[in-house]
Amino acid sequence: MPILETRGLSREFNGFVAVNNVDFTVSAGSLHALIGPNGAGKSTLFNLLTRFLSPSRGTIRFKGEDISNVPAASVARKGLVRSFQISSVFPHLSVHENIRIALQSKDRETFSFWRSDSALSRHDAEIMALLTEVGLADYSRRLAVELPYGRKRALELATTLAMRPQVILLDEPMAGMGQEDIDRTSKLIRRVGEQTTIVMVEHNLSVVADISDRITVLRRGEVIAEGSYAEISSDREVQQAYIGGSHD
Ligand SMILES: Nc1ncnc2c1ncn2[C@@H]1O[C@H](COP(=O)(O)OP(=O)(O)OP(=O)(O)O)[C@@H](O)[C@H]1O
Repeated sequence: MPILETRGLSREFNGFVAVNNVDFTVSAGSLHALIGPNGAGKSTLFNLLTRFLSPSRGTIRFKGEDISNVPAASVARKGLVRSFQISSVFPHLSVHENIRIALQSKDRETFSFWRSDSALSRHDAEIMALLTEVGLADYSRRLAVELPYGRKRALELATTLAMRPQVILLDEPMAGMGQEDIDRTSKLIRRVGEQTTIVMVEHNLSVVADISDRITVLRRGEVIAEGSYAEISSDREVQQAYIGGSHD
């Protein structure tokens, strides 16, 4: 069964159809990329999936449940979580403290408990495991604001992983990164993807080619192709969409 599925999903803005009748299916355990030229509707589709936006028409199912009308916070609690772009990091707290707060907020510990001694150490092992997973074990005591850009994105991913999501939506994880950070982040996403389903919007096509299991191509709000990188890159319509930009 697909873990995430849309049927006939559409979103209009004052009569302009940004996402048009999209059937999008994500298999559990896959790393699924969503690509397309500027203005294709990728961000709008992402916002619909996480319920930041409401659909004009169509349905979204997560683990078989219709979430088309479920509030965004409940969608996240059900295990469909968005990372990157929406920053979940407190800049003037340490890396360690950021993860602790993410774990505590997931467990909905009360504020008075947050400050107790047992709360401060309760999550230590899990915090270290998460930091090790994203390559931040050596940065644990550093303030988030002091981290280099790529490491900050890794911290954002760790705060997302702290919620133990079943599906992570990554919005342009490589945006603004130099090649070194891109290589490290690609490896990190692939590693995280071994345990969690990932849906990723990404403009860097060599990253997409490198780490995706399946790719869906959008143009002007519609799905024009889907398949492996080899399949979609040899598709004429996809080639035209990229050569002609969004206005061909
Ligand atoms: N809130 C809004 N109000 C009006 N139009 C919108 C709104 N959000 C998006 N659009 C329009 O919908 C279309 C799709 O935008 P969207 O941001 O989803 O595309 P995208 O594929 O994510 O583009 P990019 O790659 O440039 O980020 C665009 O033409 C955009 O102008």
